[in-house]
Amino acid sequence: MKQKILLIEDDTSNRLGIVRSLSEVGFAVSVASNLANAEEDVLARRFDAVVLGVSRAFGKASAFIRAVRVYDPYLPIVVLTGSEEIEVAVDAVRCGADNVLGKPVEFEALSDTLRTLLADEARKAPRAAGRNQARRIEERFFGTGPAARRCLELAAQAAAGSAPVLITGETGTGKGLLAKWIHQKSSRANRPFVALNCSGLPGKLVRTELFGSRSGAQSKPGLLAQAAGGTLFLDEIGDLDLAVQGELLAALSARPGVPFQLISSTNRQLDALVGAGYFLPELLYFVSGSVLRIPPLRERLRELPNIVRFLLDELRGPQASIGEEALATLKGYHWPGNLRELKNALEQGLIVSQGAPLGPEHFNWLKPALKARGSHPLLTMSEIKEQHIAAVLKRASGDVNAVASCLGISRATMYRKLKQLGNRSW
Ligand SMILES: Nc1ncnc2c1ncn2[C@@H]1O[C@H](COP(=O)(O)OP(=O)(O)OP(=O)(O)O)[C@@H](O)[C@H]1O
Repeated sequence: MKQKILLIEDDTSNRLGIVRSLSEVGFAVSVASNLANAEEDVLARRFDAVVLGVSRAFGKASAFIRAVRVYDPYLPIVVLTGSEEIEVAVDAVRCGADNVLGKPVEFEALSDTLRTLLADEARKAPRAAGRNQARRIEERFFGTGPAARRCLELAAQAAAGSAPVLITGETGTGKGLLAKWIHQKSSRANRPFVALNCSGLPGKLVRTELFGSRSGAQSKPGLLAQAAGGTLFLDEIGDLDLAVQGELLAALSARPGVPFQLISSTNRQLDALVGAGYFLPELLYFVSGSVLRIPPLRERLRELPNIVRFLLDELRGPQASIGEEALATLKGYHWPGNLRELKNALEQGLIVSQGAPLGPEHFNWLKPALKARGSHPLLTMSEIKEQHIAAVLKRASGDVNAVASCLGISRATMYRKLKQLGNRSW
């Protein structure tokens, strides 16, 4: 199979020359019209190497190389520079470029450089493994869109340090997977990753899980002790019983440094819970060393095709394919269950299609939801809450006290909600 090269070059004559010469020596060359498009393609791992033409203004190109390196440390990147200034070449290498060649480019030198980089075993093996393991770990979470990439950058920074991390996002967006990713990227990777789902368990049990028990001869170390040197992941921390929150806070602040990285996740608005008195403000402050928000799938529809291809690859390997029409169908849906729901939908589609490429007909069962969306838009929980508060406000002619007591929330929370809703006339 031909090796795939992505060329990003503004200068038309250079571009044509490079495409022709590389194609003649057996490479499959694609041209990207701009860096933003190129980034999405590169992050989706569609190419074996990148050739990037840069001018004096190296800023955007350096951001591009840095972003790619977070995902794919071993992708061969060759920079072509027209600048005489040595700083451009030094900067390019510092950002992570493998080679820098001068313009006008000598085609033979370029193809030799690419061949050498592509044959380099030290990068070939991790890239091949990357398609399986590292890829599963690294790429899966974030897709290729700007918000998702920002989230990954912050996650990489969090992994490099030890400050507490709070991951927010709707159900099924991949918060748990991101927490594992941070652990695996960190220097704590070979130490324990200890997770506790705080929802569903009664306070007493959560307490025993966290702090252990010492009843008679049977003593069991708690998760705080088990996580030493590694990561403690508290899933759905917003559901933690108030009394246990206090004990956790006391345990965490008892010593100068916490001996593990604390990662918490929530699909709830913790500041609203604080306002309503259900969450300790000091604990919120403690757990939010850095806050990573994973956007819901409906905010990432542009990158949905990349996510779908990735999930299909994960589910069935590269032979699973999907047509444009089916992708359009999937883009039309609201995905309240996010990636979890999308993955389930694809799994179901694959069963129905029995090996044929996925078409819109394999997602027929999504249609009622799509139709429903046409007549009555499917709303998010916060949109429903917003509409409900607005309706009650209207009925109570704007009497905030009456509305707060009707909704069963405090006046402070009510005022904060009003602020969030903005200055609308009710
Ligand atoms: N980026 C991803 N790549 C592949 N699969 C994903 C991704 N994100 C989520 N999933 C799928 O969705 C499932 C849910 O992910 P995860 O449990 O991490 O989400 P969550 O946000 O923690 O959900 P919840 O809030 O319901 O606990 C995973 O088991 C996986 O199947």
